[in-house]
Amino acid sequence: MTFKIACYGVRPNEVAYFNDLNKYNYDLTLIEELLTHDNIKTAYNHDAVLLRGNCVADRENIEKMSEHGVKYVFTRTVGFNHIDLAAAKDYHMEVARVPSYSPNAIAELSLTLAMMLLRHTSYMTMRTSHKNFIVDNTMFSKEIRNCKVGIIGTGKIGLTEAKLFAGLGATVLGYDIYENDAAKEILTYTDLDDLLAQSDIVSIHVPYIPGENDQMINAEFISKMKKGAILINTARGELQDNQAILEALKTNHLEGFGTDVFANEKDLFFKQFGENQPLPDPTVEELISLYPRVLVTPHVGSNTDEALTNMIETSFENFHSVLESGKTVNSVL
Ligand SMILES: O=C(O)CC[C@@H](O)C(=O)O
Repeated sequence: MTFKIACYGVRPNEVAYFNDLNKYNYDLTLIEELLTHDNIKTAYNHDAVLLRGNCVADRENIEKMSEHGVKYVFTRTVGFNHIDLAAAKDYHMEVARVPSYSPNAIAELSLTLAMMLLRHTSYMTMRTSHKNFIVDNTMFSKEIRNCKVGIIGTGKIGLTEAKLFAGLGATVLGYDIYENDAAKEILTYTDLDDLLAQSDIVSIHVPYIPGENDQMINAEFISKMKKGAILINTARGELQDNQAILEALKTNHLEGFGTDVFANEKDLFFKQFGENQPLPDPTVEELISLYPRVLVTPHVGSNTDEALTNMIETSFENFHSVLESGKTVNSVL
């Protein structure tokens, strides 16, 4: 009997990847929507679900899935903060994830946002798209080789970004509670305060650990940053205090902010709001109004050819190994 997997958050550009990489011939139901309370019935009578970030796998959904035959709640993402692990354990569900995939996918997005803000690219192209070709003071820029870039979190993604920036000639600083030798070849480790004080660009690459680093990018953190610096977060929205970032932009302590993430982003991302329709979060609304000093992408760091391939292949291997041997090395329970 074929193993039935309901896959959620499958963008149209991902369908061919799912089908082409399906070497174990799973019976795949590809669902474009993320898993929510409203569409939970779509999971019923599958053996497994394969989730993405922002899917809702809380106790309510886990209980319902368990009652309707689902035994495996796997995610094709690194982060698994959308899965209630205690509930999964109570209902004897297996939980596994994809511990890493193409780090370049995220690192390149961070670099792109940073370079766009440094060179004021959105500001300039916004004006020229309105037939305004005047060159003003805002269009002046430092070269990246004259900048210091501070990478917070020097794991695979942070290290890849450090290499990209180093390749462009920037001086790269790093901070991590676990320093690693590969990073030492590319960047100079400092303590966090030094990194913040010296860096023209600060880029965040740490996992979100609830109860430990919630809103670590707060008013105090930002006050330690160099005046006129650029802040980039492509990790998790829960790491940032939006109000503090907004204040710092208004007072010009921060020059620019680029983010691929917001806390509670599922109320916002992947939806189209009307021009005059208020966003669910007024602080986010104000931040967005500061475009082009604020650049927001809708959590697309992993939406690249290489990353998608890695995420789907590893997920399929996770299922294969759990079916063959009862376990997978990528289990999170
Ligand atoms: O599901 C996504 O779109 C991205 C998830 C990504 O942040 C991850 O944790 O791997």
